[in-house]
Amino acid sequence: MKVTVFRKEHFNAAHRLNNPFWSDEKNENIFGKCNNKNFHGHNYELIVQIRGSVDPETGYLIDLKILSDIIKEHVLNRFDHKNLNLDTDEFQNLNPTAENIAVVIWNILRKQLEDKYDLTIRLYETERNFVEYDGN
Ligand SMILES: Nc1nc2c(c(=O)[nH]1)N=C([C@H](O)[C@H](O)COP(=O)(O)OP(=O)(O)OP(=O)(O)O)CN2
Ligand SMILES: [Zn+2]
Repeated sequence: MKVTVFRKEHFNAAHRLNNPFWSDEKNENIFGKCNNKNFHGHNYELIVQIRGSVDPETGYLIDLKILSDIIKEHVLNRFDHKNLNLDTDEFQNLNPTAENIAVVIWNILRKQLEDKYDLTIRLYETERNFVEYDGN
C-alpha cells in the first residue's frame, strides 16, 4: 500500500536571471524584468512530496518532524534570505530559474532520504508560477 505525504515550507530569496554567454541586450530580451541587474525577490513556497509504504508499527510513512528538520537544515538554512546568485555555491554558474532551483533542491534532499522513498519537489515562485521535479 503506497501513500504520499507532503511537507510545505517557504523561503525568501533574491535572484537575477541572466546568461553570462549572452549580450546584455539578449539577456534583457529573453529575461525581461527578471534580468534586472539589481536583483529582485520571491517568496518561494516549497512542497516536498514523499511516496512510499506505511510502517505498520508506527503508522508513519516518514516522521514529518524528521522530514521538516531535514528540509530546514539542508534547504532553508542554505537558501532562506539569501541572494541565490551571490550567496550560494549552487547558483554561481547556474541560472536560478524555478526549474533549476527545484532540481537543485531535489538533488540535495535525495541524498538525505532513504532509497525506499520516492521524492517529488514542487516549487512555487509566485502564486501563479510553479514547477515540479521528480528526478526523471
Ligand atoms: N519557465 C520560467 N519562466 C520564468 C521564470 C522561471 O523561473 N521559469 N521566472 C521568472 C521571473 O523570476 C519572474 O520574477 C517571475 O515573476 P512574474 O513574471 O512577475 O510572475 P507573476 O506570476 O507574479 O506574474 P503576473 O504577471 O502577475 O502573472 C519569469 N519567467
Ligand atoms: Zn524572479
